Amino acid sequence: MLKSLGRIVKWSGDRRKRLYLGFVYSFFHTIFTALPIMGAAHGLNLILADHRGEAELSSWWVGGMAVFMVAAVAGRFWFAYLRAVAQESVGYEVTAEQRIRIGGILKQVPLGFFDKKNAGEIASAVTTDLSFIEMLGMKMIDVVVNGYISALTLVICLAFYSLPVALVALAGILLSALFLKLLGLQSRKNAPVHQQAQDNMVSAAIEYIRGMPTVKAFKQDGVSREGVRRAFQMSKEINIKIEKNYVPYNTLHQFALKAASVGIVAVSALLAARGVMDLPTMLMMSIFSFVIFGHVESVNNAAHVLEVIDVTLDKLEDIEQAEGSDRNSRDLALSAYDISFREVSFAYDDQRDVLKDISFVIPQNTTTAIVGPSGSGKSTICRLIAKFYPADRGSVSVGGIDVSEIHGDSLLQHISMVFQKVYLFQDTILNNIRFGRPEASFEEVEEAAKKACCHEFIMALPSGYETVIGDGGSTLSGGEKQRISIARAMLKDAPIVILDEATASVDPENEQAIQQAISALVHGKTIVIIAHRLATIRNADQILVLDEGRIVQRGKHEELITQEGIYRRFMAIRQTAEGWEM
Ligand SMILES: Nc1ncnc2c1ncn2[C@@H]1O[C@H](COP(=O)(O)OP(=O)(O)OP(=O)(O)O)[C@@H](O)[C@H]1O
Repeated sequence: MLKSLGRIVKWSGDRRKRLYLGFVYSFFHTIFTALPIMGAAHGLNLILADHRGEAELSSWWVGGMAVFMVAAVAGRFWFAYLRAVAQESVGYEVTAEQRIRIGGILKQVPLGFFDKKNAGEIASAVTTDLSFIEMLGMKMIDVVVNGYISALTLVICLAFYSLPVALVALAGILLSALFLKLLGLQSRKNAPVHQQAQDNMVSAAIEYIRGMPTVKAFKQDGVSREGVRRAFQMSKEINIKIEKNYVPYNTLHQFALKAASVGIVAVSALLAARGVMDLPTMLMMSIFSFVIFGHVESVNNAAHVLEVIDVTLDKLEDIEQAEGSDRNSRDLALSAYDISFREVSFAYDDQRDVLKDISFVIPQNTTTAIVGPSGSGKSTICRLIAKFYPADRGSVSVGGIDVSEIHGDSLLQHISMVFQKVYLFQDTILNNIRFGRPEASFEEVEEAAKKACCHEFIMALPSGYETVIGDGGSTLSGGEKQRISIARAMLKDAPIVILDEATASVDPENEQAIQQAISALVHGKTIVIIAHRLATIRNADQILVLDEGRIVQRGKHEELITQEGIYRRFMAIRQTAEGWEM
């Protein structure tokens, strides 16, 4: 528990001074809680003495006592207020910064990071997990640290009146702390399981929502709902099991404190019966027995929460320590745009190389078509050019500079990418195209849209360029989305264009429009194109034929078509598909 508290304090960074200040306020808050009780006991003592005729109480004394009581109560609230101001907002402030920091880190990490972690894990880290620390981190500091400061301060106050009573109180606190330790050990085992169940639930929910169109198309909602239902059921069962595990330790913790309360009253009564303690002090001790453990009683919940916070902090640290792909890179302005792969090998995981010892050069302002069977590594080559993943061996360079030396943002300024699977943001069409160059004027956006053959269909939409596209761009057809993404790339006007030529989901009319848009986009650029269309392949300056991660043929169409091999077979299939004659 102490370790977890230490981590929360460390997590607070520069704001930890406010936490320490809060501890001081908490100490004074307790003193001011104890003062009215001690004042009342003192007053009662004097009143009794007055009754016995041993002393005489003046009205000045009564007035002074009243002022003292009011001041003590006011002081208590004042220090409670100061503590809350110092400590409580720290969690919100730190999490706000951390969310932004993690956003920046996620932008820097190679895409492989997202392959290794599932979406639910990352989503819950930046949403529910951080919210958990945001809401409960400071509460735990208050409950545990301030709780113990309060209890120990009151024990010291008791010690001024009676050492045996103070020792009983201390024994209660120590015994309850021992049971809390056992509860903490139990929580340490349970917290990762609880966290995993939470991640699984988020992943299952994301998967369910993402897969909804496919589920509906195949009428399989029963099957997909089953996954979510199982994750929810599992989470419920784990939570119930965890709660049951805690019951014995919770009970023992509460028992130790209640027994100590009874012990304080009993020892005080015994001392009073023997004449060692006066009656007002005994009454004061009885009142203390109610308030002394008030704060530490709720620490049992904290033991579990702190273990979950510990696991959550591990997860966040894991993300924060993810190695960015731009570690040794600089902002570099490229002056040439040729691309070269030198003996490049790459694997997504440790299992198998997806690219094997690949070398090629794409001269500036030429078009290179990459062809090959599905899974041969075409998209992977494009991802390595854009530095989405680092090469495992060999080097990838652009303009003669190894991409590992170029900062990702710098490199991508020079590259436009048009993917087969287009992602459009849930925003206006204008902003979706402007994503290519945020500072572009409306006229420039319109011009790019015209060149990309999307102006007409955009104007036919109810709000034109201001039309908000649904989640993931779902209100547009596949071809329209593709053309918007081409307009985006066109607006960016980068010297290198990486293009995944989509044909499958597009009707002939749309395809013609897309081809027209692509021709406008690629004019005078260095083009890498994952090619499917015969016309594109035939017109390419260079064709790379890929098979199982190796370049098996390379050259121009006229040379390759005369050679026996994959290319010829591939072309024959494409010709049949497009209805061409040899
Ligand atoms: N993120 C990933 N994690 C693990 N393996 C991957 C990942 N992406 C691709 N692969 C694997 O790498 C190999 C090459 O994939 P790649 O997408 O480069 O092929 P491709 O030639 O572009 O295929 P297609 O024409 O079907 O798009 C495939 O076996 C694929 O399963």
